[in-house]
Amino acid sequence: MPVIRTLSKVAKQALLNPGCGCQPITVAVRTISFSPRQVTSDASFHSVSFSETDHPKVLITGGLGQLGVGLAKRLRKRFGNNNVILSDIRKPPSHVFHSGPFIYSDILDYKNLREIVVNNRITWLVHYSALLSAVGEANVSLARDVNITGLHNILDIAAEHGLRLFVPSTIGAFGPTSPRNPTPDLCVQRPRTIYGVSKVHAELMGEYYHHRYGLDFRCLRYPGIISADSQPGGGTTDYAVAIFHDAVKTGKFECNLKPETRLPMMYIDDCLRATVEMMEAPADTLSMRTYNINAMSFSPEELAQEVQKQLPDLEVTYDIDQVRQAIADSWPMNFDDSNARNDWGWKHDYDLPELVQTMLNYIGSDSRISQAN
Ligand SMILES: NC(=O)C1=CN([C@@H]2O[C@H](COP(=O)(O)OP(=O)(O)OC[C@H]3O[C@@H](n4cnc5c(N)ncnc54)[C@H](O)[C@@H]3O)[C@@H](O)[C@H]2O)C=CC1
Ligand SMILES: CC(=O)[C@H](N)C(=O)O
Repeated sequence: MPVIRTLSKVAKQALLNPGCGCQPITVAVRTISFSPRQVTSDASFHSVSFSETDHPKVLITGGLGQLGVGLAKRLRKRFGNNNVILSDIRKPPSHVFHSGPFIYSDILDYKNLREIVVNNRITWLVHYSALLSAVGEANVSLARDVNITGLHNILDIAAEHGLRLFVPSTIGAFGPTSPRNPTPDLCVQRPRTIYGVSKVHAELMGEYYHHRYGLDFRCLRYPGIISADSQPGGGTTDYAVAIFHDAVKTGKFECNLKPETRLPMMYIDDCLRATVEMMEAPADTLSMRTYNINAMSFSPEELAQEVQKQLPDLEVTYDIDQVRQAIADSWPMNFDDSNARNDWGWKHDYDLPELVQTMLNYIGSDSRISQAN
């Protein structure tokens, strides 16, 4: 019973030490390879540590959404094509299927997840599967399954196999009682969406597994992400992508948020670079395991004005979606990301003018190419 005795001693210490300086506890727990699903007998046998390999072997869940394909491209450039596996429950488009390894993975299927991790000797797991804020409100029970039960599977697999785990959180992890302008890393978090509740749960569970089992959990709270070559999956910030496509294609845009609704936003390149930087940051630079990151903050009115500098004929009208508006009104207006900047050197490249120029160049050239074909 020495393992159990050590474990209970460690647990007692962790509970008595409410501060975050839990490094010695982390080391002690990792040594005994205690697994949250009680797979204790051979846990150290199949645990693969990052230092065993030159490059991490990465699995991305929910990889066919707005962010996964871009992240895979970036990681493949860095670590080699075959070292990054995209997975999802949807059928990949042909260009994605032929650009590198793709595998079916439903995060609700624990055995299937474990098989993928073991067979491919995965060392890093980027967990992107989720239902976003607006679709989550439309299907609460599915959002609860995917965002909460799915996360439990991911945490247990990551802890059992010694993986480095990245789970994104969001500005949506805050609520109406949080300070909104700006919102710091540590403050009241009482979100009013199932999406936000599930993300606070993910932050807390990940940090708990870090302190309790030594899991190398890393989490960034993303703002609304804006991308030209991938579509958003049903969130409150989606208008800030749609405006560019509609402006180029029809010259008209109907916005579903009020003109003055201010939210933190970020161009996808900054978001994906932040993710890789956070994953590669030495553990001793991380004073926390969950950080806000930010780039810019604007309202639909301000975004429309910036687009109109390039496309003066753009007509913008407003038809408010009450569900999205209520969500946006409870979210941060500005995000304080000073801890990320101080601890591991986070710095964004794109402000509003560069964002607008880049999006219009990309979508404009894309639509010229499709017209020519
Ligand atoms: N896009 C954004 O503006 C932001 C995204 N995030 C977070 O980043 C992550 C990625 O976001 P997006 O790519 O925008 O999401 P998305 O909604 O575009 O894609 C999510 C993917 O998860 C997959 N999925 C759903 N159920 C699944 C299941 N049972 N098993 C496996 N996969 C499943 C879907 O098929 C989809 O491809 C999410 O966790 C999201 O919460 C956070 C803040 C902002
Ligand atoms: C900010 C997010 O998390 C996402 N884009 C959403 O609007 O739900």
